[in-house]
Amino acid sequence: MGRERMDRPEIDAALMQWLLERVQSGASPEDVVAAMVGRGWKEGDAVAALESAMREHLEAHARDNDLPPPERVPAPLALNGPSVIEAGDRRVTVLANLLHPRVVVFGSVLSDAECDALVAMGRERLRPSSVMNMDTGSDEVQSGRTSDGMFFRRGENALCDRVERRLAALVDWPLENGEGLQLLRYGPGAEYKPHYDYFDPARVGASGTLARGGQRVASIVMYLNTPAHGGATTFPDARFEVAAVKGNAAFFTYDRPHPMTGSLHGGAPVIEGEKWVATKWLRVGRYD
Ligand SMILES: O=C(O)CCC(=O)C(=O)O
Ligand SMILES: [Fe+2]
Repeated sequence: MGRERMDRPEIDAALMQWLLERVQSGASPEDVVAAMVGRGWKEGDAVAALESAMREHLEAHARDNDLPPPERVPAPLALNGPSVIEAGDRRVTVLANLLHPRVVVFGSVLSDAECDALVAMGRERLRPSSVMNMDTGSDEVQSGRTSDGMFFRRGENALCDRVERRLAALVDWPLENGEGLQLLRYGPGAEYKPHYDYFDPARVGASGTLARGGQRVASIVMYLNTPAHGGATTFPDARFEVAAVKGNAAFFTYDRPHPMTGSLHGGAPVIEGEKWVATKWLRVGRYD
């Protein structure tokens, strides 16, 4: 770094290169920060410098590899953070926290009564679930998705509004960037084969929905019942699955529409009983 103590550190090219070399040679962020602190940096400044170097590196990597640039995503939680989050009107617990893919499993997002009420309000409106055809933009029933579903409009009723406000507080993302809740029912054997929730920007059919709020950057799958057997939400790239437990939720983010996010996921077949979920998708911008 060639620099001794300083009050207002600046990141010059030499420092940037040193930081990237350290990280690329396998040093952990903690090691790099410790080395900087050993050279007279304040810890907070060292963390900020490292973050900035990493961001620049990721952007350059995206440019060089013809990848879409990363978007801002909801980021509610550092590793080894609080176990309980005050989410507006409810205390939600943190059950698991995975960095890649970025998945947080929340406990007790909804009360049992709220789960039951969402099911009761939506069940008469269920239709076979569809998948968007990204070439045409139209919704089609497909064999990879054998649930029934319906959409509530955002703020359609007091319960939707309450849940939406809670989720916005939980993951710290504007209420206005959320799509309306989607209710899904999987009967025995029904599943949703692994897929990505983002829209493929290269396909013309995605342009209509992308014009409305931009890309999806996060999903919150809330379990409204506990299936007797099966029905987990799977993340095949991580060989990880989230068990469907009433009131809990799987939250995952994807900072760009690319498989490198590891956000491939699916609803595994229900072996016994039914599975009900409510899914909330979050857009990068305001969704009207
Ligand atoms: O049912 C699940 O576990 C996953 C649902 C899902 O992936 C979706 O609604 O996009
Ligand atoms: Fe999905």
